[in-house]
Amino acid sequence: MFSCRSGAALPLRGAIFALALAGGFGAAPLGAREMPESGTAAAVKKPNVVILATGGTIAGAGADAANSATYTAAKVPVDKLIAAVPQVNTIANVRGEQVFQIASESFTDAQLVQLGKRVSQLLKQDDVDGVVVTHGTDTLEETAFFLDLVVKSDKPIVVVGSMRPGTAISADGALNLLDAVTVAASKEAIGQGVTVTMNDYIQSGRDVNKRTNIVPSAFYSQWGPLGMVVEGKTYFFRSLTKRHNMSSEFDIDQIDSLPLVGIVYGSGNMIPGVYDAEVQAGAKAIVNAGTGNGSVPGYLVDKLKDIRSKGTLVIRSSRVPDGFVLRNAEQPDDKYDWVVAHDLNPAKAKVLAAVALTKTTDTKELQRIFWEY
Ligand SMILES: NC(=O)CC[C@H](N)C(=O)O
Repeated sequence: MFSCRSGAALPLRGAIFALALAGGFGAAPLGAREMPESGTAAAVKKPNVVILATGGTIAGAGADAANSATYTAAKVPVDKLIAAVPQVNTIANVRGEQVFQIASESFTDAQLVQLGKRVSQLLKQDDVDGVVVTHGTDTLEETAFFLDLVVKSDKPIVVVGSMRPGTAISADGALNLLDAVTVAASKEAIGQGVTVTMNDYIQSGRDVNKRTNIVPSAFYSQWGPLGMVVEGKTYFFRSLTKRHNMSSEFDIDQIDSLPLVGIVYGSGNMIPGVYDAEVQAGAKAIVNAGTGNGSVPGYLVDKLKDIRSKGTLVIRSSRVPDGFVLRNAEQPDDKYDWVVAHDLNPAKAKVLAAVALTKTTDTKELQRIFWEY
């Protein structure tokens, strides 16, 4: 019943693109911010925003307007996405670049690094005031956190996706994209870290995660959204206190690849050999997505101690969506030289571990990094 295929898997006729634009993005009346009417140069100067498109459902197309879940992701090119939301032009001077055209589950570390470098390069330019990344929603939370950690800029970076393709009734991509450009063009977003605009909310890219797979209200942060976009205006109510962007010790300009980090999902009756397979495949760290408080079953403790003693890092996270894992709760992390992921979910812990491992393998340092970011 639920099938969303990548662009490569199912080519669609050109007519579908037209449907995507006519029936999806272009159709809804959108509240764009009114520009000042004064003729002074200062009053009409709009910020310059670059949209980097990577694919996902926001660039998806289905065969019928009733298809909200069965459609093909990553089909509509960036220029058509922009043309379908002309309201963005009242907010900013907008141009697009097609970086990838893929479903986000197909992102690898190579794509993360390439995207990070492009965002960094653009934001160093005086003629770029903000960047929007259009992205599939499956791994949007990883990319947003990665950019938050490694791009050394205070300028707004907004990652945006949609839950319905532009061809669907009540498609959400147009408003999400308009909101993304609004945030990327806003002074209020400067220094706030990477943000995600979905379903009217401005979420922190560090905190946000996808909680349901089928409705527009899919994105959630356990610490709450940072704000909202309403009718083309940004309203921030909170700030991210964790280190990010300019206060980060990581810099994409110094990163060309990421070390391999694996995740093992906790459950009853686990298979110990899975950890060996990850190590043999080259994992430098394993995020243990444990049950409850990041628990490790008694029959696996020796396995994880053994892995650690041979050099692979063990990071305790939890499969429970909210809350956080404390050191030495459930397991003696000090004694075993394990690290805890604090409030980061396993996917985000994997991103931070990979970035941190580009600088250090010292577990005290890694734990500091997990407290601070
Ligand atoms: N809503 C979506 O964007 C999901 C489509 C696809 N799985 C992706 O992540 O790109």
